[in-house]
Order: sequence, then structure tokens, then C-alpha cells
Amino acid sequence: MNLPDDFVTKYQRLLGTEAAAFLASFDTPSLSGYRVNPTHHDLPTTLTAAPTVAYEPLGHFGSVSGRSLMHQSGAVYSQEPSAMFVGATAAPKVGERVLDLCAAPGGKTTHLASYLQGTGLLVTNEINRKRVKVLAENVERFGVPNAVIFNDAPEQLSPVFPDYFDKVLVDAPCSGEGMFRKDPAAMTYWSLDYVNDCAARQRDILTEALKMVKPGGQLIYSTCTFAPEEDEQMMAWVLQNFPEFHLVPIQKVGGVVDARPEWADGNPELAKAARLFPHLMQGEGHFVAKLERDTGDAHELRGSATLGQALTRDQQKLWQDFADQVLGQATFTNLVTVKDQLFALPVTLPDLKHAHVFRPGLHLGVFKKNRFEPAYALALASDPQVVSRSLTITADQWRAWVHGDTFTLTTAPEKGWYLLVCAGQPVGFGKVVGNTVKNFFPKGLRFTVYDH
Ligand SMILES: C[S@@+](CC[C@H](N)C(=O)[O-])C[C@H]1O[C@@H](n2cnc3c(N)ncnc32)[C@H](O)[C@@H]1O
Repeated sequence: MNLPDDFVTKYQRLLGTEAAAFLASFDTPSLSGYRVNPTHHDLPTTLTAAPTVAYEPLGHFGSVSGRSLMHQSGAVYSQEPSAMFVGATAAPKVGERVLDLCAAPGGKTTHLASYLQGTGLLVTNEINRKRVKVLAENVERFGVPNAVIFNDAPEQLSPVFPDYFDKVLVDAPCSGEGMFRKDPAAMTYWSLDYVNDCAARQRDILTEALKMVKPGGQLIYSTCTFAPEEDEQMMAWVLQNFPEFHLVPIQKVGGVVDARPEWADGNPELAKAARLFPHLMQGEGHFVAKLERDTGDAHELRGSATLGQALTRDQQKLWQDFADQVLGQATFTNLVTVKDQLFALPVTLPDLKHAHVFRPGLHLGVFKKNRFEPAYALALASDPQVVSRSLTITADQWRAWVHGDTFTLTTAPEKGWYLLVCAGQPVGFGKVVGNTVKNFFPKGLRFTVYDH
């Protein structure tokens, strides 16, 4: 691989005798990976028996097509193996309040969601307007029920959530050196100056992110770059400027190694952070650190967010009829409508000030005149083993479904909405009329499955 000259010189100087192995790793193939969704059942053994990633039991080596049933239904999330170390380090506990500040396209967010198991609160934010849509699609696809999605700059969120979260993840925009092997295009905008620009932006992001960690809470900082300016030096800067934070050790397995204090101010504490080098482990380059805030008093929050409107009596009845008939024992609380769209909010949020909510919670559906149409997001968050009305479809019918076509059944079941299930996986809500299944697969997500 034709690496930038300045890059080669810099890492020869930093790594000394190790540099040859490091630089040679850029000419070896990058590895793909995926995480399985722990809320899904009946996954094929071809997925679950593939070699696992040392630090993440849900993670496997291998690739899953974006046009496959397992991908579409949210049974898996494709993620580069080293990136899984970030979520595994954060490992939020059931019931915690978690913030993913730089979240699109959603790899870490969906991973954090697997740890939370639908409990607590997952605030997931993306500053970029286009990218927040992709984040929302992935959160929906993975069937995450407890996420609120924001589209804000960190400085818009920090006044809303002071001292609020048990865990804050800053998966920072960075110079991307760790991705050169997987995505050589990342080299085109790289320069020594770019590294310094990224570091300046990371200091701004961290300044706001640290304000949102509650006393005793943790901030996980990660990059996919080798640059010490963005890694050890960034953590040294936090320790020097925010004395209520200290680094806590990270368990290192599978070739993950200590960070390099000598690449910053020499503070031995920095070795508690982790480096993932492609010449030492199976994955791309990453840096991960875990900061913890001292215990103490938290800022008292006043006021609460007014999100959406309460349901009218008619809307309540339409929703309840649908829930009783199709969902069975599924229960959702905190229901609100936003322009006739129905959402279940995970919890009461504090006063949102000037923040921008992109999705206030799980999208349940939409009220249209005198009927209720269930949402795709609700289908993918539904458990086929729990809902009372489901329809098992064949692989060919699934292909028609994701292509946007109606399809016919050999017998006509009772008219109405059904959770369509293919090979045990939820794939959407279809409306059965006679022996026809009307297609409600979202237009923007439709695709063609080609034969190999
Ligand atoms: C490394 S990517 C995040 C990847 C994501 N965590 C995942 O695992 O899928 C960094 C993200 O930070 C966003 N970003 C860029 N500038 C930012 C800023 N000033 N504040 C917050 N986020 C920013 C980018 O748009 C990008 O989506």
C-alpha cells in the first residue's frame, strides 16, 4: 500500500524496531466482522458458529451481505472486529442512562443497545443531518426500543443533560489512520496538519461531553487513528485540565495492548488506555480509553421535556385494538403522537432547551383517518415468539417483500395486520386481504436480491 511519506516517517520514529511489522500490516487483508443481535432467536449456525472475537461474545469474524434476510431483519450488524472493543469496554449495565455522542452510522449505538437489553435510556446523537438518517435506520433495523435520537452539536446537548449519564461514549471524528487498510480513500485527506485539526475538534467535543457524565459515571473515548495527538495526548490533556476525572484500567485480551505514555507527557496512568494495532491483533487500528468521574453532587435538573401530544380517545382505542389483536402481551408506556405518528418514549427527559430530537423513541405507527398503520420499526422491535399474530413466509416471499411486491398465500387467513416472519426473523408488518399480502416495506429501503 502506498502510504503517505509523512505517515511512514512519523511511525518509524515512534515505533522504532516495531515499525517494519506495523507498516507491513497495511499490505495484509483487513478482516470483516458482525455482531449478532441477542434479542433474535433461531439464528443459523453458520452465523453463530463462526469464530468469535476474543473480547466480544456476540462478535464473529466473517461477513454478512447487506441484501440478506439476517441483515434486513436486524439479526446481525456488520462491524469491523476492532470497533467491537469500544462497546465491549463501555459495557453499560441494565437500567443505565447512556449517551453515544458521535453515533452515525450506529455500530457502537446498536452494540450499547445489546448491553442495555431494552432497559434504561440510550441517547444517541449525530451532528450531521444526512448521517443522522442512517443512524435512525440502523437503530430501527436493530429493533432498539429505548433510544432517543438527537441531531445536535455537543454544545447543544450539554446544557440539556448536565451530570446526567452513567456512561458517555465519544467515538470521535478522527484522522482515520486505522482505516487506511480497509478504506484507502481515507489517505486522500490525511496530512500532519489534519491530525492537529482533528485533535482541536476532539478537545471541543470532549469539553462538552465531560459535562454530561454524572458523578461516579464514566466516559469512554475512542478513535480509529494511531496518532498520539488524538489518543494518549488527548487523554493527558483531559487528566491535566479536568482533575475530577481519572483513567480506569481496561481489560486487554486478543492482542490488545497498553497505550504508550511516552507518546504523551509520560504519565504512567496513560498505559491504562488500550491500543489496537493491526500487526498485533486481528482487526484495524483503534485507541480506547475509559475515564471515570469522582463521586460527588450532581447538578439538579429542573423541568421536563414536552415531547409530542397525548393520544385522543379515538387514537387510544385504535392503538389498543391493534396491540391486543397483533402484539398480544407487548406493552408500551409513555405514548405520544407527533403529527399523527405514534411513538413510545423510553423515559421522561429533562427540559430540552434548544436541542433537536430526531426520533423521540420507538416509532409504533401512524394514525390515518379512522385506522392505525403499524411502523416498520415496531415490527423489527417485535419478538415473533411473543406476538399473537404472525405469518411465516418463505424465502421467495421475503424476496418479493423486500422488493416492494405484494404476494399471495395458498390459503386466506383472517383479514388484518400480521407480523411477517421468515426463518424465525421479523421482517415487517404486512396487511392480509383475502389471500394477498399487501406490501408495506418502506419505499426507501427496498432492494433486489440477486441469485449468486
Ligand atoms: C467515528 S464516526 C462515529 C462512528 C459511530 N460511532 C459508529 O460506530 O458507527 C464520528 C462521527 O462524529 C461526527 N462528528 C463530526 N464532527 C463532529 C462534532 N464536531 N461533534 C460531534 N460529532 C461530530 C461525524 O459526523 C461522525 O458521524
